[in-house]
Amino acid sequence: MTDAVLVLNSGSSSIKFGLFDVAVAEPALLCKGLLDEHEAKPRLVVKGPTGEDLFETRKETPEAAGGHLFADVLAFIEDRFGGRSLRAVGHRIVHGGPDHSGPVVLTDDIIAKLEALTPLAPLHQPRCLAPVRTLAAIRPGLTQIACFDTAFHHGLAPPANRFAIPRRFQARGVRRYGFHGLSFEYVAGRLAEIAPELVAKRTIIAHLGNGASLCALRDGRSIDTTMGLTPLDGLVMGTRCGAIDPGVLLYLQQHENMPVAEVQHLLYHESGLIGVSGISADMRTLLASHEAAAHEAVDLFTFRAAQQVAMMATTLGGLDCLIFTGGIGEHAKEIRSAIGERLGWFGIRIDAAANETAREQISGADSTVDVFVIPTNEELMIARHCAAVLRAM
Ligand SMILES: Nc1ncnc2c1ncn2[C@@H]1O[C@H](COP(=O)(O)OP(=O)(O)O)[C@@H](O)[C@H]1O
Ligand SMILES: CC(=O)OP(=O)(O)O
Ligand SMILES: [Mg+2]
Repeated sequence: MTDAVLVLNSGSSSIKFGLFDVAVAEPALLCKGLLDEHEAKPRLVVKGPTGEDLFETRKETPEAAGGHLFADVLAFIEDRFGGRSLRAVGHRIVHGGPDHSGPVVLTDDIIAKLEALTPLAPLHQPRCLAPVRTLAAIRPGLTQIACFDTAFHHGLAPPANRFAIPRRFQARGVRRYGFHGLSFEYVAGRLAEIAPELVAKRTIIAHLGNGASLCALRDGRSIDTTMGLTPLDGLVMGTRCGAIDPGVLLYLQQHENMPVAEVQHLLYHESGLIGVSGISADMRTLLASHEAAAHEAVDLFTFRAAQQVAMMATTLGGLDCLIFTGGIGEHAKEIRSAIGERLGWFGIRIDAAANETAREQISGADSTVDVFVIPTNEELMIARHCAAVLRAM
């Protein structure tokens, strides 16, 4: 047996992982799982490529977990796929800053520079980088590769990458970066397989998950996106506010006497769907609720999503193709149809029966825009990048 890469997709609440065989042209999934160090009883769950249970372990307390779950993952891999050498670990790193337009092999110097970007993604960057440090400690010498959410948007040009503040700040890196790039890159690749004639057309991908953003694509490349310097901007999210009048932040500090750390917590953890509903950050819970506040939160979500689709369409000079992805985009038919209805003036028609089953194309024959549901796969995208980096090494 030959080469494998372990992929870690560290999100704000848990770590998803996948082990891929990269000796073949297209990385093949060997096993996948979930590593949750933040539960009361941290757990590791490993499943086969088609979801069958392979392994599960729990620690009694978070203190007992302290990095041991990673050692358990490595031990499981050794045990089960013994002859297959683990060539590298690939990480989803949310912020790559101005320096990275593609994946990079991590060194101490690069890790320190990425840690310094924490203020620009406080919800994600520490969670993405902690496993890098843990793995470096328990398996020194193991190649670790960073794949950035920002890299896909590296080509963003003025005016799309600018803020209207004094230009000296642009030179210091205060500009729009954009995120969810691994997801957008994967979905753009799937579109090229499903409907190659649409790749050259004006396309928007809506990644609607716990975090949410839109990407405007021309010829498969990002030319605009709704997130900016940080993953706070743009759409309403599970716990994040999305685009907001910057005067609100000044007001909170000056008149509510909130220190910066409290404002940061409010915007990243207490806003969005959870803030407006007061009930939940989870779209499933809100859609099932009969409370008026839940309805209002969902209404604001689709209102702002439709507005920003129109904004991205303006960047593109029109719209030919709209793709839904992410946990909400793939699974919440009510959200897709509400956004579609709000964009009815634009000629978008979502077919009710197709929307119900959500198998690829969901627009009606009378729609001026082709609308699709395409499941994302950030782990596979990371595995592909790692395979390319390893081939070049
Ligand atoms: N069947 C469903 N119906 C509605 N929403 C769903 C469904 N399945 C998942 N979701 C929503 O998807 C969101 C999580 O998306 P996901 O892309 O998995 O997030 P992340 O990777 O950012 O943690 C949650 O709001 C969840 O409620
Ligand atoms: C960048 C971002 O918002 O990521 P996630 O959706 O995983 O929170
Ligand atoms: Mg995600």
